[in-house]
Amino acid sequence: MNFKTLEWQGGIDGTLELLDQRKLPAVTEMLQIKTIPQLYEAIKTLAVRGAPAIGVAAAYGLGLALQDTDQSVGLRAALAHLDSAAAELARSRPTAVNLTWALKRVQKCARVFIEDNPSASVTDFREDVLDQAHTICREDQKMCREIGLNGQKLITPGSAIITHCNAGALATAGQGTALSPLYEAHAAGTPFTVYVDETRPLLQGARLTAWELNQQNIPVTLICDNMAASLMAEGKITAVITGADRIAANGDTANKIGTLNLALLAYHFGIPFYIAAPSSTFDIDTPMGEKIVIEQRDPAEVKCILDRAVSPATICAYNPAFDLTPAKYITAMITEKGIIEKPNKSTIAEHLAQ
Ligand SMILES: CSC[C@@H](O)[C@@H](O)C(=O)COP(=O)(O)O
Repeated sequence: MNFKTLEWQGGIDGTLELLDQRKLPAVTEMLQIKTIPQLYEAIKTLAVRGAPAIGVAAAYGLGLALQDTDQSVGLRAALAHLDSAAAELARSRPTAVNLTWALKRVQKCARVFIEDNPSASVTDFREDVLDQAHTICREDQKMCREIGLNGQKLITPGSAIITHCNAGALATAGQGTALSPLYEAHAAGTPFTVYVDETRPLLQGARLTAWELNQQNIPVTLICDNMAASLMAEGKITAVITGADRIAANGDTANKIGTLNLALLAYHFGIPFYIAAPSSTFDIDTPMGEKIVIEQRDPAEVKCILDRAVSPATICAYNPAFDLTPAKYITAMITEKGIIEKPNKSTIAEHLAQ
């Protein structure tokens, strides 16, 4: 990739750098994040977004949380500080499970460190927390690559793919989930076409996926969200691939609002519909999709396009950020471990246990 979505700069007193996705594609600018309130705001306002990316950013956030800890407070007080930062970050966005998954993982490792090293210094503790964040970041990069290698076989010469929102490098620490098979197919010289939904209200498809693929010299055709049915009816689409924010134990999947439209259309036209996601996006503690909390965002986002009002100021608008696609409409899931055909409770449990 010729850009960085997020990167830790320096050692334990370092800074989290985030590519400010609110400004793309017009401006490419890195945000310097030093505090938990800054990171909370960056996640909430989608400066950093996409399920795996917000998980990695939150893990680094716990490294930041300890920077203003008085080094003489002791390990238990430092842990309490870390826990309160984790609770604050977890409140930033509710749907993507990777956020709480990453926070809980760092919190668990922090407890193990203190148990194993009761007389360690706070500086040692901070080193360990930062190491955990680096590990989560590296693992995400690896999982993205493996998703690409596993999914690449689904992109045959002449494939025409629709993708929704942005599940690429901008949404992860690596080369993305839904876009990763496309990167691998492109590198292998397989000819294919990509259509990207604009993804209202915040235009992640138009602003981010189109920008990202263009940066990597992959030709992309932008469509409005209401054009997919007509393209499919004309026989122009061979598959749909999207990412996921949370996958319930039975395979029901929460992803960007509009994903369900594509899944139902694909089902109607007999086109395969794939979800690409790392195992960190599976939430086996949530039995089915209807238990997933769907983030409701400010209605003003629907009433404006790029800060310009497109409706009367006084009308109501409805703005759920995600929808739920029932597992029965999902042909297969692509993970770093392989492919789950006909995802359901048992095929998913078996796959994740590998
Ligand atoms: C690899 S990213 C998967 C999902 O997080 C992605 O498809 C998505 O819905 C992102 O929504 P966003 O609101 O932009 O964070």
